[in-house]
Amino acid sequence: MITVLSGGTGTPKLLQGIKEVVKPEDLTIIVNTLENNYFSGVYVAADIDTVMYTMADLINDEFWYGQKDDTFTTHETLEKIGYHETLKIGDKDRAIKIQKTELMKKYSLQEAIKIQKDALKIKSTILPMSNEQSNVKIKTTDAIMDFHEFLIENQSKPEVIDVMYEPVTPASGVIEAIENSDQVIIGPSNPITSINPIIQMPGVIKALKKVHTTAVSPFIGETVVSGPAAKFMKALGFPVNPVGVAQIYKDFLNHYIINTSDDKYINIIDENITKVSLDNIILKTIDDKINLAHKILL
Ligand SMILES: C[C@H](OP(=O)(O)OP(=O)(O)OC[C@H]1O[C@@H](n2cnc3c(=O)[nH]c(N)nc32)[C@H](O)[C@@H]1O)C(=O)O
Ligand SMILES: O=c1nc2n(C[C@H](O)[C@H](O)[C@H](O)CO)c3cc(O)ccc3cc-2c(=O)[nH]1
Ligand SMILES: [Mg+2]
Repeated sequence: MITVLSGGTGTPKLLQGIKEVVKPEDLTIIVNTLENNYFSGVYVAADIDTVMYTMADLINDEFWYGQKDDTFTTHETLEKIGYHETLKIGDKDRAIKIQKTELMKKYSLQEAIKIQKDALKIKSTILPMSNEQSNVKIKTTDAIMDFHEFLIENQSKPEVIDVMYEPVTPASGVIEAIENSDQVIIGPSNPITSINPIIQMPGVIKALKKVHTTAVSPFIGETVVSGPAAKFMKALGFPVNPVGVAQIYKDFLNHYIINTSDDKYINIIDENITKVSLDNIILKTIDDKINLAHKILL
């Protein structure tokens, strides 16, 4: 069993390679839920839906959210009648979200996800990190705002002082999935708001220490390929580069993969991490993704 820890965007790119190398039924993906909330009357589990669509080959891989070839008739109509949607939700995507909203009136988040991923004929296991509601709050110089307000309305521009969220407990099966894995892969998602909240849940580090773990850096040098991770790392006092990411994972990480161009960091990465390797971690083509998957998998 291979277990992958995922947020949005970065890890799903790697998942497109991993799913070509690992039998789908031998794959478990544990997904961040701290962006989950109701938007326009539907429950949006953004990172979950991105992973589901990626595993079902439905993902819009220009934006890494929503379904490819979707239409936006409802979104445009809402705008016309004076209802502005923060999250631009496509019509096919909205159908999945409406169904999830209804399912969650009867089932837990993880049960609702299982019903939906089975219907999408996804053989891999997809687990939310937790069934409990909690959201990342971004403290900027003059406000405390939701993640989406920071990311979309403010285009990640404000200076970040702190990143906070109410701790949550693991969904059932999360700890066992990690403990029973031959390998746990930490994808190149945002270390602060996507991966660390999974790791910090009770029992997760203890479980990670029992298995072989591999992580891929989301940084190339001092910049991230996308998103506000660098600002968050700086706000929390971590070095804003691959070395800072290693500091977050150092209690359990066995193998760390950084970009070929980042060889200068090799000797300053925490010595607890037994193996640091250089590779192409810029995941543009499916070959990039499959090649990296082969390098990661034992
Ligand atoms: C908005 C989102 O950013 P954020 O929510 O901060 O982070 P995610 O966990 O959703 O993932 C973005 C994360 O992934 C890294 N990334 C993206 N593409 C690549 C890649 O080709 N290689 C690689 N090593 N890392 C990648 C990126 O640096 C971010 O930190 C968002 O960015 O959409
Ligand atoms: O930055 C955006 N992110 C959008 N997201 C993605 C999400 O809010 C985050 O940007 C990603 O999860 C990255 O963390 C959506 C996710 C969905 O599941 C459905 C619709 C959207 C729409 C947007 C959007 O309009 N802009
Ligand atoms: Mg994200």
